[in-house]
Amino acid sequence: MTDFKQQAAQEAAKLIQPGDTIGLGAGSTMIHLITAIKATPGLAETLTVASSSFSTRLRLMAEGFTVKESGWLSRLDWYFDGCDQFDHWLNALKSGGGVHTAEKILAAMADNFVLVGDSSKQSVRFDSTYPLVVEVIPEALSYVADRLKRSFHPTRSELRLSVRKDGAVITERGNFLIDSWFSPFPEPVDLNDQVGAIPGILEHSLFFNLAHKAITAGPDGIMEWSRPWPSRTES
Ligand SMILES: O=C(CO)[C@H](O)[C@H](O)COP(=O)(O)O
Repeated sequence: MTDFKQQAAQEAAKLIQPGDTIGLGAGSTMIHLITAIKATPGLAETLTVASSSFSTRLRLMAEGFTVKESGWLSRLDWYFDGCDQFDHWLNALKSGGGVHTAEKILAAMADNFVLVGDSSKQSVRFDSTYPLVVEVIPEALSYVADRLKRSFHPTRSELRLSVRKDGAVITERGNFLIDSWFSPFPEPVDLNDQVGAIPGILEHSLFFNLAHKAITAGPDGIMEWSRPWPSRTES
């Protein structure tokens, strides 16, 4: 079976030049990107690499990369990441992995933030499939849960629970995650402004106006997306 995420990752790897400083996000597409970088002769050893994801860092180290802490970097040439869904304007909904706070920092640091994935990620508008995720400091848990319900009327809103351990998922910074689904999905600009202003929310998982480009692969070939419409590069 064709692995479209792998194809998109191979296309994304072509953007990287020797000596670049890059960041990699979370998810299976990023693992394909690591493989594609390794497969490019003479590239991997010249790169400075940071990652927002524990799992991606582990894989990078297993593949022989030296991984730099992002706190010691102020800019990246490229930040590559997957997403759950991206819209017509390249706004992205993320955080299957619950690590959007670290991901957003790297995305903001990057001269070029590129979303990479299979073609199922693209949608003209966000729909009700994926939740908005907020990272909440513990003291604000009930307040934030209540504010989200009162202000945005989600169809469902719940504390993310651990699958393999009793209790809630606790982030790297000791915080909770609340997942909220909407139908219809609110205007991204409003959600970005209003959720971002609620005290106690460290960061939310809508990447508004941050991505510069998206690369997808699917039955129709490889597509490069920029605001507001796609341009076809090859099939
Ligand atoms: O947002 C994410 C992590 O927070 C991932 O990028 C997203 O879940 C996509 O993963 P995959 O590459 O496996 O499709």
